[in-house]
Amino acid sequence: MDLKKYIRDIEDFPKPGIGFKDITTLLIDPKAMQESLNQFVALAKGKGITKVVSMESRGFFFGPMIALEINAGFIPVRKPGKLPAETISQEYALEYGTDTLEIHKDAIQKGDKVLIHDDVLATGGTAEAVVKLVEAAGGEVVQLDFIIDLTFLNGIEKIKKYQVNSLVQY
Ligand SMILES: O=P(O)(O)OC[C@H]1O[C@H](OP(=O)(O)OP(=O)(O)O)[C@H](O)[C@@H]1O
Ligand SMILES: Nc1ncnc2[nH]cnc12
Repeated sequence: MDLKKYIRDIEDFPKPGIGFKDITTLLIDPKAMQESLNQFVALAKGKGITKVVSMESRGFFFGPMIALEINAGFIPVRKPGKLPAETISQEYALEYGTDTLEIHKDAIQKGDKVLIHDDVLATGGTAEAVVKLVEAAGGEVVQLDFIIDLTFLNGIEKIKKYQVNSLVQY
């Protein structure tokens, strides 16, 4: 199945000049969603992964499904002020300015083997911030799995120490 056929291009969203990759058209099709999940599970199985970590918001679509399928726990990384217990914070660069992501301090146990999942790898700033959060919390990053890699933005450069997989590349 060609998953690219299920990803919609929206020009000039959220601002002029950005070609937005819309995965809601993949999520709405159960066969495309199942195929994506199957591919993620094949990439993750047998690696001793104990936790799947995903970032708000679009990482939450597949993150928990992958976790359940490989019998791992799921940990949400959220935008500031949303997690109720003690957190670790990491600032990261956006195209303009900075933003912050947070993880619960006690979510990862020492020795946890972690899969990081998100929908899109663009500049890599978000993924790099989540790697730092996982490592600060004591986890070992095994791999990062994305639906889409926007390779022309070279986000992989920021996480090149790690195994990075994507289902679809542009
Ligand atoms: O590689 P980067 O340049 O860091 O960009 C990738 C991030 O951008 C999008 O999230 P966004 O911040 O738009 O939030 P959302 O998931 O809540 O829509 C996407 O879901 C990734 O998390
Ligand atoms: N072009 C893009 N499409 C969808 N999500 C994104 N996140 C960052 N850049 C994006």
